[in-house]
Amino acid sequence: MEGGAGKRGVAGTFSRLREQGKTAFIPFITAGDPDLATTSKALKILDSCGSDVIEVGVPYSDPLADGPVIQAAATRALKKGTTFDSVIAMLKGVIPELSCPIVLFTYYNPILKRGVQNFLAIIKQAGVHGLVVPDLPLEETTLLRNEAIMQGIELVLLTTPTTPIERMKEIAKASEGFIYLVSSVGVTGARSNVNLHVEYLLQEIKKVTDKPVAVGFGISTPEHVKQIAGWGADGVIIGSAIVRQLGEAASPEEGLKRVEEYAKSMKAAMP
Ligand SMILES: O=P(O)(O)OC[C@@H](O)[C@@H](O)c1c[nH]c2ccccc12
Repeated sequence: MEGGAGKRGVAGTFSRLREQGKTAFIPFITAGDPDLATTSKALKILDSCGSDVIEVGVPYSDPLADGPVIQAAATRALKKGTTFDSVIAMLKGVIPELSCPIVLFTYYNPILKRGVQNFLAIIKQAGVHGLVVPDLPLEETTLLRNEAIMQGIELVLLTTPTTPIERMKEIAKASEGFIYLVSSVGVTGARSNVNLHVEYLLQEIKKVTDKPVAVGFGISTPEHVKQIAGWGADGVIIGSAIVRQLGEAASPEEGLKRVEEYAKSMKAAMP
């Protein structure tokens, strides 16, 4: 296993996959649901099931962009007393044991509270490679982006089906690691079909950049994965469907078993 400094970052992982003709499998889990010890175990399981990047969500009390499954997970995690500091301590312990890079997912408020520079130094020190901030508009990313570049954190930006093309180009230019293409309007959570517009959006993004593009929101079945990979996406992000495995289980042990089985079935569908 590669440890710490020798590990590839997010963009580096995508270039390796591109050389191999593979699509990245990117699960998302909420830290602290049902508790941080279980999150740590889940990260090791997801890593050994072939995750290429893992997104770790910091639970937040007002998760605007999240649907019921991730909101409920965040509520459970907060009830357990999960804090940003405890998430960081957990990550510091487990990241050296993982072979894939970690992208931290947080709303902007915890960043503001600590100060941009300080926040980035803390996550860097914990071994985190990338960062996604869903409630930060492009206009306000400049400071965070410049500091992130300086500290070696890859700041991933999001574009959605309602983002005007010109703005999407700006986002593509400024995004590091990969570009997060949100597949549909609304909140996170499983949907029965993939928005067919994603095929067109992928083509539009690929006209202006050769940075990798990963698609997320509403992906839960092997069929979804195959369809999106077939349209040329470089990665698929799966959140609610994974979070649900932990949330619906009767015990943490059962949840981890379910995560493992589900992750293996999705990984097997990746081209
Ligand atoms: O849950 P879904 O539908 O599989 O979507 C991915 C997603 O969970 C993850 O990337 C995410 C969690 N919270 C978010 C908030 C905004 C954008 C994206 C996210």
